[in-house]
Amino acid sequence: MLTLSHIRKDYGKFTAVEDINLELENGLYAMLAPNGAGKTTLIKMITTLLYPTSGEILYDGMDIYKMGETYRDVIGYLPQHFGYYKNNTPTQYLDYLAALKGISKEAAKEKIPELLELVGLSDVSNKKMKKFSGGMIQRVGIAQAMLNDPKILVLDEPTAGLDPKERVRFRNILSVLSKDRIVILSTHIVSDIESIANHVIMIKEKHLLKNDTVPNICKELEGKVFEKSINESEIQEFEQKRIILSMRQESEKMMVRYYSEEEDNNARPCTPNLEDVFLVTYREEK
Ligand SMILES: Nc1ncnc2c1ncn2[C@@H]1O[C@H](COP(=O)(O)OP(=O)(O)OP(=O)(O)O)[C@@H](O)[C@H]1O
Repeated sequence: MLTLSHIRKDYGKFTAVEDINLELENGLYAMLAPNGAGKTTLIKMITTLLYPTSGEILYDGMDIYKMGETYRDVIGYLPQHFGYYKNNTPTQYLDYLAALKGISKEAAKEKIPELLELVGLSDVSNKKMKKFSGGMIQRVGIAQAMLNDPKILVLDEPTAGLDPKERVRFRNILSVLSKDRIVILSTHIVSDIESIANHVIMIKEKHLLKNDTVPNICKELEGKVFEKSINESEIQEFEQKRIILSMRQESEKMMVRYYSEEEDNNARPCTPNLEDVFLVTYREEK
């Protein structure tokens, strides 16, 4: 189990996150918040790249900063931007990283084809990466983070720049990997995690706002999300008392999905989804 206890991080006089308390067990945890909320800061602390200003992070009861190599053996990390040599093939690149991570040649020889199979890159294992799509590169990134078969896999905004098909593929891989390890993923893209996250962690105003399952988080908006058809000219006035979540043109009118504390007999109640929660939660933020 990974435990974050009263974590705070200051950058000089600026506090990025404060009093974060979390207990993580096997499964997929999605850290969902707009850019700048502190996701990368938290991830860097979990991967020991940054020290908290105060508070502690424990893995199975041990302070991760005191565990040294032992902790690095249980963690796999895919940073937001990771470096690779374009002229390398995935096999060469993984071989090189395996050596850096102190994995024996024999073990790497066995492990690398397995990982490339897992991420669906077996058929291009000896092709240079310079011709790879963004999704293929990210899959090489997952493979490198999995080289040491980590008990904690951390991915910072791994789906940025992927096309819809690549996103689905990525989601499926993560779903499999989170069965027997802690997977922590940061994102500001709701659709990437709605169907696969066991838990959603939301940060707002430097604090932990929510850490719950998708259904529980969505329940909070029950009875407050509606759909209604209105004239385009009415939108401005409509918006003053409600939060518009989405709109689409339907014949001459606009079908508006919105959040409101008050019921409206002429509107159709909707089942709230995670996107609704995200938009309502971060409505003041750009
Ligand atoms: N080294 C630093 N020095 C000063 N301020 C920083 C530093 N790193 C991050 N910050 C600030 O801390 C806050 C949180 O940043 P962080 O990168 O953790 O957010 P994020 O949610 O990961 O956003 P993004 O997805 O854009 O990286 C931001 O306001 C950012 O400007």
